Amino acid sequence: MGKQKTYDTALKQERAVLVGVITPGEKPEQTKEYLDELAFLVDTAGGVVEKNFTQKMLKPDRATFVGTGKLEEIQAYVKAEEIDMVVFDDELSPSQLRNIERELQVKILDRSNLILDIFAGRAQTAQAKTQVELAQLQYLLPRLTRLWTHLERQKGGIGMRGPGETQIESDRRMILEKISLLKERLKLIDRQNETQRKNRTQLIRVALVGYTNVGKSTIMNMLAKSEVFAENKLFATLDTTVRKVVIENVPFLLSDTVGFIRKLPHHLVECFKSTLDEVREADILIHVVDVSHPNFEDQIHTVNETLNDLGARDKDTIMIFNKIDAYVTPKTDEYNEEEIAPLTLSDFKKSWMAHHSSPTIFISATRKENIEEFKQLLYDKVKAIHTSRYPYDKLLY
Ligand SMILES: Nc1nc2c(ncn2[C@@H]2O[C@H](COP(=O)(O)OP(=O)(O)OP(=O)(O)O)[C@@H](O)[C@H]2O)c(=O)[nH]1
Ligand SMILES: [Mg+2]
Repeated sequence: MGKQKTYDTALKQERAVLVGVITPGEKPEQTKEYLDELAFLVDTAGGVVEKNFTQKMLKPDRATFVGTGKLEEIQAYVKAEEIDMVVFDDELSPSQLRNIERELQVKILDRSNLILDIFAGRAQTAQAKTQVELAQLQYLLPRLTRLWTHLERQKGGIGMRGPGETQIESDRRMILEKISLLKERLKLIDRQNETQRKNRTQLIRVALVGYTNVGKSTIMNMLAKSEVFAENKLFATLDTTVRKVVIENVPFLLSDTVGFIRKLPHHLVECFKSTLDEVREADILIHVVDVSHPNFEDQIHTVNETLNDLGARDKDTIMIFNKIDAYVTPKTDEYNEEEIAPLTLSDFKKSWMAHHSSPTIFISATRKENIEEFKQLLYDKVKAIHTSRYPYDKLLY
């Protein structure tokens, strides 16, 4: 991915290997992108990836995700290279996790708890902290039986009743109690936020949406002249920020929110629904795309799916293709026999415009390219909505 690396050098970096399954019809460059993204997640969490393991399969194995042969190969490598953790590119079921842990005898993470871990480290507000903790406990609950394997190891498989079982039962009860407590707390926070939103003036609401790391916060900072945290890591933003922005004489509210990602853990989406209220209640969406990312078309798809889940797919949307300064024309498809002409940015632009009706602008937020056109477009949209909603309100113009 060629991303710069910023590690916390005070800590010893944990060394990881990645495991992915290649399903039929998946192109090699897609597989590479998926694992690159997983590596970027590991990097964001503070680890370093030593090796990728992949296996071609119809679908992940129900018991062990990959085949037993592949698992042995991984085990040999983990042992020889003293690897700290093995990260799987999908959510593992409780039984998969148990089986794999027994085989590999090393820390196992899956895509979901890796993302949850990053979120936990990022959460700032009470709302985000509560949401992440809730998602983590819900993830943990069906996997509590993992404790058995530790007990099994310690006790050599004998004496499984008694303290072990009680321990799990009381742990489960504690977690369930905590879950309902967190849900109550979230409800309260939601109610407070709702009142806050209702008390806001009748300004038009615009929300920045998009895949993680595409430049949403950078654009927010540019438009609102604010200082929202932006960096080259995944999920720099977790909490929604709302700012009042004025373009020419038209004020509106702009919100910056959590980025989306492929295979976002189900619990997490549920728990973050209220954070995404700003998106659901927005009048206009600005869908930001990182056009310099090799997989940006997949990312657009993921974002649209997530918007669909939120019931926000049919909103007035402006498409912003950001990072045009970093766009590199892809090489002729090296994995394919057929020759495909390299796609320049202007080729892509033409074909996109021919097939899509949403207003679209290609910009560079960091180099300030085409920003005036973008602002003009936004201004026109906001003004149009404002005039139709408040026909007699001359105050603002
Ligand atoms: N080359 C280039 N980099 C950019 C541009 N816009 C933003 N970036 C960089 O992209 C990285 C991510 O930017 P953010 O604004 O944090 O992205 P985000 O969409 O808010 O990311 P999350 O909050 O993590 O979902 C940062 O390192 C930015 O400096 C651009 O136009 N060109
Ligand atoms: Mg951000």
